[in-house]
Amino acid sequence: MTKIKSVRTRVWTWKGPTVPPTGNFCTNASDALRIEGDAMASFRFHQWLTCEVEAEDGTIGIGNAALAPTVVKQAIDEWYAPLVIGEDPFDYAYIWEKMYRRSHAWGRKGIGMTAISAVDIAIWDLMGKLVGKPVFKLLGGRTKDKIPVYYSKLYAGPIESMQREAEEAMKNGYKGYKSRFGFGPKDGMPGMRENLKRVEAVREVIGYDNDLMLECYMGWNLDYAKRMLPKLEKYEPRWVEEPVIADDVEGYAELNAMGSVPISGGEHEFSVIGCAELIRRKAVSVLQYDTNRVGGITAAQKINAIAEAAQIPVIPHAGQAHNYHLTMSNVNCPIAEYFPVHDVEVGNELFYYIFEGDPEAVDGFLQLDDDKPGLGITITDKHLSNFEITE
Ligand SMILES: O=C(O)C(=O)C[C@@H](O)CO
Ligand SMILES: [Mg+2]
Repeated sequence: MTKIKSVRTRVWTWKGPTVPPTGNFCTNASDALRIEGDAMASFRFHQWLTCEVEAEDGTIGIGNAALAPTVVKQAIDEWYAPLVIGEDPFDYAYIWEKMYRRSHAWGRKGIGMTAISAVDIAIWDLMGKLVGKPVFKLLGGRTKDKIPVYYSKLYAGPIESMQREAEEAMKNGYKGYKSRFGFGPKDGMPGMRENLKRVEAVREVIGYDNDLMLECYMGWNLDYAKRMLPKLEKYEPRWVEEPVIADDVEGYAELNAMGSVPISGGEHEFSVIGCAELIRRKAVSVLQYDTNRVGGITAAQKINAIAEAAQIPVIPHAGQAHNYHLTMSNVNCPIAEYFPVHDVEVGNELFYYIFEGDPEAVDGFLQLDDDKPGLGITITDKHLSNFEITE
């Protein structure tokens, strides 16, 4: 048996070129504030945390997190690392409980659970490497020949540029396209019209044989969403995502119960019990936790079982390896979100500049390798000159 010898965290701060923010780019929770300027500022992911868990034999498992990396780093360094060092990585369920219960007073949500997620993902990558198996083979194996993915970008902007982007994406054979709303309650009826014009314009390009997902990123409220959903029905969205702030579970449940348009959410929910509550209260028709926030692979797999029992499909937030392995190994995870590789904008794509091995979509699908142990990713130094690293 090999034990965990060390935990190394690094914060990667992007210093390279970024795409400048534009107005009405994506609604978000800050829209309700009276601040002017770049409302997406606090939702830009231009930092990332890597977490490397090393076993006594030198094998290293890689985890990561994108929420508040500098604070999560401190939580791991000062609190969680000492809890896992000396443990057998194959006691992963016990290690998870140890991290969860020893920080229960403050760690059940947000920073604490994000830190637990990064450590847990590293432990699963480590276990896969120690037994020479890909993580999905440790979770349930290959439930799909390959994973169907949906193109996730189409931030709000001039209609012509959104249509050009959709036309370009169509060349890659995606069967689903996710677009962002740019207007919300503060933009009134004119903003509703602007939203509907963009949804119609994207539908004109992708047609009605492809899925269309619509993202609010917590930027609407219950009143506005109740008015918007009936107006969206004719565009047959597969779901409307995060219409209200994550704490408004009652609002989610009311919108989902309308039966107008399926509601998705969960990327800002944390822990097994947190997601079980969303399912119990029928708050979502599609559950979208992110494995590097919700509690890692240990928590995600338990949530998958609860969701399957309720027949709520799970389509994790973010196209990253840890989410793909859960999607591959669960029939109840039908498709995956896919962030196309592009210049650093919001930062969803920053992980492409830190890791190598995240699978690339081909003709609307992606593949995982049966023979690549762990998550199948490595940390690359190819873009190191564009990062400032904090050890
Ligand atoms: O991809 C998503 O679901 C997100 O919420 C990403 C965020 O940047 C808004 O698009
Ligand atoms: Mg989202």
